[in-house]
Amino acid sequence: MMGDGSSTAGWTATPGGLVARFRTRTMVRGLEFVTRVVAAAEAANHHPDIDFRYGSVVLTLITHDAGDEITELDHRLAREISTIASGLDLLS
Ligand SMILES: C[C@H](O)[C@H](O)[C@H]1CNC2=NC(N)=NC(=O)C2=N1
Repeated sequence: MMGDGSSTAGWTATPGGLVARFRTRTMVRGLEFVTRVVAAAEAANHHPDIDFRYGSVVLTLITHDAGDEITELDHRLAREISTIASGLDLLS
């Protein structure tokens, strides 16, 4: 848990980036989640790879400008996305 109460719980560092899977149960809830994630990505000018499926959304965060390495930009957006997910009662 971070000092501001945020967390990157549910995220896993892999060679491909920070990865998290969110169970959305329906595609409509998944679309709502993805819509809010894209808004946060646009505001941060930092964008996840999104695997959008019927019952889940898998997000991958890596910084291309840093040679496809995980940077603070990824951790920061991961925290924002986790906050969005908890606001929608999504389980990761
Ligand atoms: C030009 C634009 O600011 C850059 O391409 C931004 C856009 N979004 C990005 N998203 C991610 N994940 N990594 C980047 O390096 C990146 N760079």
